Amino acid sequence: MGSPTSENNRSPEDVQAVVGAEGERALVVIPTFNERENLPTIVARLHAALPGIHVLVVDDSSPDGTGEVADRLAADDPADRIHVLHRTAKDGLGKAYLAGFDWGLERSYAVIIEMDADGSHAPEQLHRLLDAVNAGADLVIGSRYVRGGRLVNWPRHREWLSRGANTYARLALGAKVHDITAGYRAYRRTVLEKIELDTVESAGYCFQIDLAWRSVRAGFDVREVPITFTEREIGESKMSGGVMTEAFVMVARWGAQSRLERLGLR
Ligand SMILES: Nc1nc2c(ncn2[C@@H]2O[C@H](COP(=O)(O)OP(=O)(O)O[C@H]3O[C@H](CO)[C@@H](O)[C@H](O)[C@@H]3O)[C@@H](O)[C@H]2O)c(=O)[nH]1
Repeated sequence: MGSPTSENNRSPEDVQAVVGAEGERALVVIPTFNERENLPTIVARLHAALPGIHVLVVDDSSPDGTGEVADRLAADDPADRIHVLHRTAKDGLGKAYLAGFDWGLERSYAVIIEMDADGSHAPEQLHRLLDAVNAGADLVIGSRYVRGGRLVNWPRHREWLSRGANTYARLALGAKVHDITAGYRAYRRTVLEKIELDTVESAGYCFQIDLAWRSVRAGFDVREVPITFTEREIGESKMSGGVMTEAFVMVARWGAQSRLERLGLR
């Protein structure tokens, strides 16, 4: 996948480890909507795995009080590693991430990570993603669908939907990513600076496809590492029909645009 274009070639210094062994210089953005019971556990697991990592919770005024839980976690952390962004209303996963990325880019983080709050993404496997970044990757996707990747307790209909969405995206876009909808990722800040986040329109889970596709097209080194995705035990998925329709329509549009470009018609 993505051998870097000359424009994205890095100098030898840049290829050195960008994240410290305990997660220093990396920020994990965790979007939350009604994750009150899950949040303390995921943050504790993260800091047990990588004590130097910073966390930004992006909460969309969750009715269950997740925002207040996040504020308490931040206030109780003597090392000041936990931060909270409060947004006024539920506005979709993509918009929450965009707000979190802006926050992280304004600060000195070298790598910005996406992770769900519900325990689907194991913090204990985050080092796999960070190792790949330190080895030179620009975007690392924690993948369920490469050799070694696993699904645990995910309902069969979700697995089919996810596999179907990935097949559809691969065919429509021609991108050689096996798990382009995955939500466990690590971006070098240079990727997020370059892929024109101000033009992103996708609001729901198709945001994941959008950003991976932009990264591939920009010539970045996109890699997948295997992860185990475990179905949440507490709370509910926010997947909806609207989220699926958005993904279907937008992927078709990007695929058509890309074909026109290849034919020189755009
Ligand atoms: N702030 C905010 N957070 C949100 C919103 N919608 C969802 N979230 C948060 O985003 C995370 C993922 O949402 P889930 O609803 O738990 O996702 P899922 O159905 O398990 O979907 C998983 O699979 C998708 C398809 O592969 C992935 O695209 C997605 O990232 C995730 O890994 C959770 O932390 C959830 O609270 C929103 O509108 N606003």
